[in-house]
Amino acid sequence: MLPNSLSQTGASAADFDDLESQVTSCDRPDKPEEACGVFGVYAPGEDVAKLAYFGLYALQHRGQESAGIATFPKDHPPCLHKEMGLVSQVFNETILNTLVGELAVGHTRYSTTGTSRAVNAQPALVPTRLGHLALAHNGNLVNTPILREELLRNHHNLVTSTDSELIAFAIAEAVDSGKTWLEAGIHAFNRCQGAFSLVIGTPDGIIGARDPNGIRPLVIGALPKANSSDPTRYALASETCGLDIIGAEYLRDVEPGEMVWITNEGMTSYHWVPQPQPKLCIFEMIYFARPDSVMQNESLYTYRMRIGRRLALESPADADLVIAVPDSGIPAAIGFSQASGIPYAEGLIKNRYVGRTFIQPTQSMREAGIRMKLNPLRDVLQGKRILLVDDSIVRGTTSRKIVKALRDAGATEVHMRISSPPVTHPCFYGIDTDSQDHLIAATKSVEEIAAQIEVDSLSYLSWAGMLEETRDDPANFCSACFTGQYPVPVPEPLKSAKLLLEKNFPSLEAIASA
Ligand SMILES: O=P(O)(O)OC[C@H]1O[C@H](OP(=O)(O)OP(=O)(O)O)[C@H](O)[C@@H]1O
Ligand SMILES: NC(=O)CC[C@H](N)C(=O)O
Repeated sequence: MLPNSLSQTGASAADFDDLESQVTSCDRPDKPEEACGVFGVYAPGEDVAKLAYFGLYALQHRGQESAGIATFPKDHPPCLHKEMGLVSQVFNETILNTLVGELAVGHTRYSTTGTSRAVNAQPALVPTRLGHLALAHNGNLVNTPILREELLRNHHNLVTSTDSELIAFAIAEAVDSGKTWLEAGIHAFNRCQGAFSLVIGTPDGIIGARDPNGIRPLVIGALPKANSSDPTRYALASETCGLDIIGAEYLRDVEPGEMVWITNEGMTSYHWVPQPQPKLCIFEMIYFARPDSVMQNESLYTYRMRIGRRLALESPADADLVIAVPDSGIPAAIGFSQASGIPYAEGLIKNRYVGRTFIQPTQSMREAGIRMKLNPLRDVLQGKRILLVDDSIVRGTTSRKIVKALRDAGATEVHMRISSPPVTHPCFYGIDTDSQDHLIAATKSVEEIAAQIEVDSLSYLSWAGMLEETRDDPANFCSACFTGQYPVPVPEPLKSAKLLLEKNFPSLEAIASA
């Protein structure tokens, strides 16, 4: 039996052999699409564990499998607690009180490389000649097997099957060869290919870093000051909602290819990549990130409303009510309603307490399917032509059940509008999308999907429309899930494990002009 929790002081998560999975784990067909959440805070004199707890609480939507916090007390070994479960399940007041220190690093995990087990929970704690480092990673490396082999050859005691631990050991190896934390960080990052937004705790300060493409987000905030003469204290978070919750002011993003070093002296910045090429994951904006988070200088609520308005102009329909698939479809549905003049109403009520639980539903509950999570409002829907808005269709399982539930509740017509283009390709950079053959739009035309999910009509937002509404250069985004154009080449065997179809997908130019 493997333990469900790891609490330790000054020791790495050894003893548990879990090296069975070296490529992306895709172990549950019903696994939702998420990405990990990372958080860091440097604030001597403050209760840093509690700040990290609240930061992670706000980032819970990014990963619901495990959570962990490491703290670094001055002149003492670090403290670490990590466990399977939600942030509120993993920590309580008693545990948080044991996590003392001047800085904290936290993580909420959604596994992409390495199975979903306590030993793979983060932060990864690794010893070095300069003391331990604790690393929290959002993203996914595409050169995991090579890096693992190199580190094993150098006799490192790898104890997990994650890619994240490899980054931690690569830094430790460089530190132990005589480099400083910053030199070691740069040396290690250059060995990594793929997506990494990192928060790394050390006895001397916190490192925040993003890969050369900045595929996953990472933001910097300043904690409120009691007196204006107090030094600025900094926090790092995957999204600005992780700053808001602790009252920190959003300053800016960590830039692609940038590393920040936060110590008692303040914050310094290093650009470790000569020519970074921004490629923020567009799906962060469409779906993953919380609508109250700010990306590209506006809240994602505003962006999603705007793409909803665009969708209404591109694909109008005759209907009596616009309703959303909650939660992530709501802003686009409101935008659709505003542009179309069709009234917006709530037609599906979401039970927000249905998360990833360890209690498996009974067979009859599983058959009831979507109603565990979404319940239709019969008196709103009865006799109405419904315009249903969602942000995405991935496998199509959710949509089909929702459409049936709406019809059972009395809807006379269901027209579905999706505020993103068809998802045709899997992600290799931190979202454990199913293999390509399970992506409904990879094998079926829009008409065939409409028939399968049993809607009266179905339209997706155009690729060009989506990118235009970001109001930035389209080249600055990774939209591989819609186009198959991967900004960081995906080597074998990762590629052939998930990219299973040889179908001729339209070229980027054809998609752009569609
Ligand atoms: O096509 P499928 O594979 O079934 O998945 C697509 C659905 O999953 C997501 O919602 P999620 O259940 O994560 O809820 P949320 O909108 O509240 O995040 C997304 O918003 C779609 O509704
Ligand atoms: N979704 C993520 O960012 C996952 C981080 C890392 N690849 C892991 O599996 O733990």
